[in-house]
Amino acid sequence: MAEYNLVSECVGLITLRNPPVNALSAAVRQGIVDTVQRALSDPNVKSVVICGQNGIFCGGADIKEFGSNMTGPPLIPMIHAIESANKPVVAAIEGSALGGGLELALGCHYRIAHSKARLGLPEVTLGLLPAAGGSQRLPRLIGVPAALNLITTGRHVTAAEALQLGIVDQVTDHNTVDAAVKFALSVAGRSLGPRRISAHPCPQQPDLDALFEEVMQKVRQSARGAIAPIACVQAVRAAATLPYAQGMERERELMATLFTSGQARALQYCFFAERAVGRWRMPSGARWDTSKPRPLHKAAVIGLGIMGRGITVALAQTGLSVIAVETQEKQLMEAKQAISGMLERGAKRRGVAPALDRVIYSQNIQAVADVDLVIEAVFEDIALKTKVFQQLSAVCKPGTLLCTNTSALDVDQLASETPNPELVVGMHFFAPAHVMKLLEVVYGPRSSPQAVATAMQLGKKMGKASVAVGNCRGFVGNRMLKPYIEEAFFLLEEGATPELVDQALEEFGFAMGVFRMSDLSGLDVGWRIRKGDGLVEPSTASGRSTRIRQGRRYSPLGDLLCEEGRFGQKTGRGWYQYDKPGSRVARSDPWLHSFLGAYRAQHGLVARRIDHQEVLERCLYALINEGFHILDDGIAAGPEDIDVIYVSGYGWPRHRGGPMFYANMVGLAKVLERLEHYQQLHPEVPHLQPSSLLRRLVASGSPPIHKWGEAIKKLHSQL
Ligand SMILES: CCC/C=C/C(=O)SCCNC(=O)CCNC(=O)[C@H](O)C(C)(C)COP(=O)([O-])OP(=O)([O-])OC[C@H]1O[C@@H](n2cnc3c(N)ncnc32)[C@H](O)[C@@H]1OP(=O)([O-])[O-]
Repeated sequence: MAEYNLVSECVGLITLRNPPVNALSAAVRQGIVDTVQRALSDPNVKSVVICGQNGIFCGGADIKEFGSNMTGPPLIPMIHAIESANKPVVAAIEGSALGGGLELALGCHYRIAHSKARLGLPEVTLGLLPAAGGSQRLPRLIGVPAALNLITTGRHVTAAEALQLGIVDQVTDHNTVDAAVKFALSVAGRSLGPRRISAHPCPQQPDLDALFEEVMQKVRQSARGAIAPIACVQAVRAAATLPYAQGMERERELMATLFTSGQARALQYCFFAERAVGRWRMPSGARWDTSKPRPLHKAAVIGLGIMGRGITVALAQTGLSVIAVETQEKQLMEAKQAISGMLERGAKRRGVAPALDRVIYSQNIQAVADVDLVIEAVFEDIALKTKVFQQLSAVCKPGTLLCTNTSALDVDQLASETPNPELVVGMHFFAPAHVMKLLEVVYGPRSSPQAVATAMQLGKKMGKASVAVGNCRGFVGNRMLKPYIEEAFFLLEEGATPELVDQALEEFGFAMGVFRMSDLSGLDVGWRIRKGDGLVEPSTASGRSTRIRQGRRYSPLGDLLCEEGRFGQKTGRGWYQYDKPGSRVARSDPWLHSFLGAYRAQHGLVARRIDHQEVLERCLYALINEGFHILDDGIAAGPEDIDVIYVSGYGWPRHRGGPMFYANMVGLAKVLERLEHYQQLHPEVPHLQPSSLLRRLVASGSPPIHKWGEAIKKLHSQL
């Protein structure tokens, strides 16, 4: 797990070998301890170089080991032994040096990095802190403000930035190990005292208290209840104010609290879930590893509204040539300007040239004749989309993949309107499409595995968390959102206010409560869908019967607001009021409170006191319950798929792992009991009726989430 070679006659070269990222497993740590010992005791060895195999230095501690009993030599004494060595030790950093990997490099006396390497202490993103001395050494090396920034955000820096910050001593474009060996030879015999970072004092910082107070305030605000970023600030504060040994003790104490926390488990689950969704599979048996994506060179986007523009930018930024089609001339000109602006701003941020000439604009759908893939992003109207698909089928070369960007329409129905339904998949982007991380790739029963593989690979290239899901109303994300929003409406009828509901959800960790989110996305969107479903009725009626529609409880509150022209932020009024249309700061609206009072009076409803616990249980358990239905229907392949969708696209707090992970943490029996309780109180609300999968899982002993897959399969096979 760590290979030892003598090179250039007097340099001990230690190579970490643990594919794919040379994580510091027990065997690797043992290998390092043994090989360092060997190098130091060999009188022929004048200096030592540590590198990693396959172009990657080290991806940090082995996260898989965290859930089990840790064995093997601990990291901290291993790194101390390197730092206190009497021969220079040089880290040769290629690829990544992350977490424990960078902490190992900080224990070395020198660091040489390849220009393409990335370095960072991302432990905070896993609910931890850099507890192998990283929180104590980095501030000593680069100063408190820069260390706070890196440690509390977990961001990765480029080799160039690492050089500028003083994390590395040299950057090379050539063979890093050769450069490190040469460097190691040049420093052999030099005094190592000044190179031992733990012996440095932390660079002086004026107004240390004010700095920490300011950072702590910012971190608390952005952490949304996550505890690791706060512990990271406390650990760096210890580095700035205490001698090294005491700082290490504080680092250890803080880590002890984090290591066993539910938040760390949730965040580490998210890390693996994001990778697991790439290993997609379809009910037909088609899978990621047996389905080959088609090569893509040229793509097209049809319809350049808000979504089409974002999709065009996302495609161009992956390096594809894009034909952007919009039939209305004025709209096309506006879109061209907007897309160019987005590409220029994106390029500036990333320090590259804007890909303006990758996009060709056209008013004519014939221009897409030779593309490999089309993403249709016209208005959400099945008749219009069908017409576009028929035109595309006539125009495009054989084999072109036809993707529809839709959030609600039936992908199978569209596919059935084309001569080659196997080439059709849904790509549900989220606005703004070039920014939002989530992509639902929607397959129908006839979508070919190759079409799904191609869309999934394209999503990955666009930097998106791409999740393959089956076709159903709302797919996964919006289908689960429906009962969540409906419960929020019912709570208003029963006595809650938008402020109370939103506060409960935001304290839980959501980026935005349900009502602030609805105001942002526009209340008219849901109104249009409900009208289409025949649910909207004249507002004059009153009494219980008007609140039962299509055989189930219905709240017309959202419709009534829309009738008043209150569409949310864009009209300056919605569930809240705003200074002007388009303004973002939501303020409580006395009009809304008297409107709710009048509504309750009209319908004979008596307001009661509703607490945060009830808000969370009703909104979240209704959403989770729908998640179980989705798993039972085979629309999502596993709980990870649902959780990645909710964490990446719906503002679910990452430190709570996603709705299904949360249900697992709360306890399936408890979720079932609370759903049964609320269902008894509200028998006319079908989404509170516990899913049969949830019941079956509880009956089979509530297996842990990583075993649900097996349980679902077994339960299905018993049917
Ligand atoms: C005292 C403790 C203090 C220290 C704490 C730490 O160090 S905490 C750690 C701090 N370090 C981090 O947070 C770094 C986490 N890692 C990364 O950010 C990225 O993996 C990368 C940038 C290293 C490579 O990106 P890329 O796109 O080239 O590749 P990819 O991302 O697709 O991964 C490939 C495979 O490797 C797997 N795997 C990866 N890392 C680890 C690990 N540490 N462990 C175990 N496994 C790991 C990953 O699951 C996947 O497995 P699969 O699905 O194929 O079975």
